[in-house]
Amino acid sequence: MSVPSAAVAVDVERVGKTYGGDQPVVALADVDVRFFRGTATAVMGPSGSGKSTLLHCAAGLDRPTSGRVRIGATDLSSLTERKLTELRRDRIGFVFQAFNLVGALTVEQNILLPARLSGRRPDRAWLAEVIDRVGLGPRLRHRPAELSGGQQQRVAMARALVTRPEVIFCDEPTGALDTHTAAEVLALLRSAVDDTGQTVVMVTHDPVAASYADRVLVLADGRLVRDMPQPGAERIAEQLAHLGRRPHLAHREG
Ligand SMILES: Nc1ncnc2c1ncn2[C@@H]1O[C@H](COP(=O)(O)OP(=O)(O)OP(=O)(O)O)[C@@H](O)[C@H]1O
Repeated sequence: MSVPSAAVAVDVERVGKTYGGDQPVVALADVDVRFFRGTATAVMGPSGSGKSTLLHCAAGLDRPTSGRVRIGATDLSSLTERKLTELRRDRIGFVFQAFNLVGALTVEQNILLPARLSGRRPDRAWLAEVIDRVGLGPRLRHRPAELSGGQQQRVAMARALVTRPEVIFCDEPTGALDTHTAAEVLALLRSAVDDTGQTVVMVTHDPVAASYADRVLVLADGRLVRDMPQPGAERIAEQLAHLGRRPHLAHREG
């Protein structure tokens, strides 16, 4: 099916990643996938199936061994390390399981860090909206250690949103949170997609978290084995359980 290129936020084209050493490990084998603008995609699969490797290659945190990744019209393989760092800072947002906030900075300083590093003046109206949306107004002068896990993840969300990145990559964003707090963070991600047209790519082990996405991809042994539009948590869990029992056959639903 041909898709207008403007609709594609991230194009992962036949990407392979082999980690070297005495016993090379093929972490990704010819993965072909396009992440569309204004949608949320969950990436799932058993431990060691290549989820984080795919996320890292797609986000320009790691370089593929073969194939090509494009963010918008930019081919990442053509960029020097410096340009790649700038691209990550200016065009991509990250939310990790461990929050990755700077302990010595206040909530507000953490949120503004990417804008500060890129030397851009933050859009104050947008900043106020983001802070309001994540509900951290009364905590702006606190340090991360004074916040709960859910609040820290909301700071990370605000930091990812404030530069209006083309894509927000999340690696187990709810992995360290209880069910209720996880639901709040997932609702925020969902509203970033629905209300501001952000593109979200989220690695998760949790079928409930994945059910917030518009589409669920499943990896096994470094290959894409399922591509499911809005499958719902039960169906996701069922498909994951299935993978343990059957040979992995590429399977696309539509
Ligand atoms: N730096 C590395 N050097 C060697 N092998 C690696 C390296 N990073 C990952 N691997 C291997 O690549 C494969 C895919 O790893 P990856 O972390 O992408 O899997 P994952 O699906 O994210 O796993 P998990 O759910 O456990 O986090 C695994 O076999 C892993 O051991």
